[in-house]
Amino acid sequence: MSTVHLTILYYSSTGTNYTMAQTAAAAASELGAEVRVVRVAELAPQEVIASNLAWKAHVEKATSVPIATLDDIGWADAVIISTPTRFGNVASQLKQFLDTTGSLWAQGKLTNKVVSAMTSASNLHGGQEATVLSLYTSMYHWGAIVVAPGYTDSSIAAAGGNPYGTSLTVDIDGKFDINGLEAVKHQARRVVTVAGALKKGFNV
Ligand SMILES: Cc1cc2nc3c(=O)[nH]c(=O)nc-3n(C[C@H](O)[C@H](O)[C@H](O)COP(=O)(O)O)c2cc1C
Repeated sequence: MSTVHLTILYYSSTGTNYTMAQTAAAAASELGAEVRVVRVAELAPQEVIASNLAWKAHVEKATSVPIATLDDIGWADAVIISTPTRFGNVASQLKQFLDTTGSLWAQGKLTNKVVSAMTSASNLHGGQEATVLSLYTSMYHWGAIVVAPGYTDSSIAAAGGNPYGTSLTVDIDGKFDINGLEAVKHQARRVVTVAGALKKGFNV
């Protein structure tokens, strides 16, 4: 079976989704996938970032992560997307990048990509499920194949039980239960396994 190309596309202000992306990457690599971890460009004004110490610190830490390009999406057999919840929805930075994929869409290059989404939020009922489902609306337009975790592993219930995609709840200091990362790993492995089977089936 040819190697699965997996792109992990994320946005993170204060590091939670960065950690989720890196955790997913490690789990996927262990299964033999070739993985790119890329962040979408920051769009917030410098003065807004500077006014939040945690945000500023994370921006400085993440400078070594490449900025996502359309090639990262075109190259991928599978894409895992991770975004913080913003007012019950996808972060605008991430959405802005998705809105640049129209040329790939027009060429049919998004068809049959395996996709899966993750999020984090401050509140258990603060829009975690809505954010993931909102992302999937765009994925259906891509012609992608959404691979949600469902309840295919006990780690999902332990992480809060979001069957649409792993979501972690962060406290005011940005901390979360690290056991939730087991659900991230499971989701990544499931994506690689399904993408591998489809790649073999499509003979590409
Ligand atoms: C503008 C803004 C809107 C937010 N909206 C929500 C929300 O609707 N529900 C919620 O529970 N948390 C909300 N949060 C908290 C973020 O989801 C939380 O800080 C984020 O998940 C942390 O992820 P990160 O560390 O990767 O940036 C919001 C934060 C900001 C700055």
